[in-house]
Amino acid sequence: HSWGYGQNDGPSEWHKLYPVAQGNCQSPIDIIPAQAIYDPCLKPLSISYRSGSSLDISNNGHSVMVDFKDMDDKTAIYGGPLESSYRLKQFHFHWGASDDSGSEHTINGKSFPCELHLVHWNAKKYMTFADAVEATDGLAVTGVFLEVRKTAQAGLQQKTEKNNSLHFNPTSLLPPCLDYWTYPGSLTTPPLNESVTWIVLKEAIQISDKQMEKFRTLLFTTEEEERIQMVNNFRPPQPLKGRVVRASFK
Ligand SMILES: NS(O)(O)c1ccc(OCc2cn(-c3ccccc3)nn2)cc1
Ligand SMILES: [Zn+2]
Repeated sequence: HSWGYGQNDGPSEWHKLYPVAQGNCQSPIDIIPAQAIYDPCLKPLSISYRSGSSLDISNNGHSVMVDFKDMDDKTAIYGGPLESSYRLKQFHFHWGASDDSGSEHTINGKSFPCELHLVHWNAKKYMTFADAVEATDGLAVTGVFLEVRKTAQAGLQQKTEKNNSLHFNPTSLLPPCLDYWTYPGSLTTPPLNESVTWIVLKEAIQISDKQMEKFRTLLFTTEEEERIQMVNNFRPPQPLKGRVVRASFK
């Protein structure tokens, strides 16, 4: 890939190859709860990650990603701001070199050590994920903040322990409370398409410092290249450009 998170290929350079980087609906953003509009018409989120079996865990050069077989709607999200059900395609993470940064979205300027993205696509309306990536109502990404605690989160323990194909229930990565903020945005990595309905959960989940350290042992590089630790794979907040952030809760 020609883009990354380094000095010469990082977020400030992406606009050269992907002009939409300077568009009006870019993500992530800084969420200011006091300025979010409570919308009583927003439905509760319905997330049914039934026995959808995940494919494999992989390092795609930018993050660690768990792919899902997205042939059916066994693993889907609906309700909330969404007009239809969206099928889970993959989930991945963004994190920092230390616990004081790492998330993409921020709350009143505060970063979290890590942010989980559950990527869904509108399989009711589009034939493929690739088609959905090109459409403004094509994708829905759920963002979950991760905080580092001494106790391990069992579900994630299972994922980081067995770095091979596993049947994974991403529900164990969701907090008990599904209150969220939602706004129209984009992919936070190239190609940066403005095709994402963002659903950012208010409540964070906890992971252990051991699990956080595991993320930091990953590499951006391949075996042949000089090792570069995979850390700080996050894009900073982008201008809101007049967009309204709605809250599902008072
Ligand atoms: N960080 S994030 O959750 O905002 C996020 C989520 C999904 C992303 O997909 C990249 C992508 C894949 N494809 C694709 C195109 C054609 C065929 C197959 C795949 N296009 N863009 C990038 C960032
Ligand atoms: Zn992401």
